[in-house]
Amino acid sequence: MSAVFEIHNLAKFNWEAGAQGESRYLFSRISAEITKPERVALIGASGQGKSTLLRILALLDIPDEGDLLLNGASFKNSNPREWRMAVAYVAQQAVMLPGSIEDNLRTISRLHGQPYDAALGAQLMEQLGLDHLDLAKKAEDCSGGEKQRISLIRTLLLRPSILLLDEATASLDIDSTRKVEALLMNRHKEEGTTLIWVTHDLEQAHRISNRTWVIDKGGMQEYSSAAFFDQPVGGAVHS
Ligand SMILES: Nc1ncnc2c1ncn2[C@@H]1O[C@H](COP(=O)(O)OP(=O)(O)OP(=O)(O)O)[C@@H](O)[C@H]1O
Repeated sequence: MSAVFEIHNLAKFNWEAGAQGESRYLFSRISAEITKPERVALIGASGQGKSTLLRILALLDIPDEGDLLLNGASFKNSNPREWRMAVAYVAQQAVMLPGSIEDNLRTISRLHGQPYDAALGAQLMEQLGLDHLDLAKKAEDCSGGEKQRISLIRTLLLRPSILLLDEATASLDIDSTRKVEALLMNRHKEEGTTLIWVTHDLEQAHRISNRTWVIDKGGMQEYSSAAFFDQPVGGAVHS
């Protein structure tokens, strides 16, 4: 399941460039390489471009400079739909599609022309404490926290090799947060899923990651999480 993923000198222009001395770039010269299953915490102060970077990695936005390679193939020569099956993004604000919870769980498989794995769906619902929900319930009527977990499960059903998580537990209580963390750690261990996880919760970043990417002042630094959290550096930890 694991993929080799390369980020080469990625840059995004700042659409506010010029105003009040804003820099030309939101970020630039972002490089990193993932050659085996990893758990990456992506941290940094608000507005540094963490969500924008994740969206670019999933080809939901395009970089202005640089390249992305998945198993040696540039995004420029790749089919975005196939790319997003391997490099899947889970948005911070879960959007439910019209219909029932089950319709939502089946949607992504249907879009990607893949069979729906009902057994895995049921297992993930149970692991995230959602097995009490009636699958026929209208998805729109679910709570914010339920929607966030349903949207995560919807994406996990694709079995992506790289999972991009944008504050995946932001609307969850502690118990549900721990369930999501345990499930994702398990997917990493059992399926070799790489996690790239944006979080503002540094204790969570410490718990879930082996590498830490800090995005700050338009650039990105990489640390081993063990070293980073023993001796925090950079502005991000103070945000
Ligand atoms: N080309 C661009 N694409 C996206 N955002 C841009 C761009 N240029 C400037 N911006 C600004 O940069 C910020 C990027 O927001 P983004 O959500 O990516 O940051 P973030 O680090 O994830 O923030 P938060 O932690 O608050 O969610 C926004 O304020 C946006 O208006």
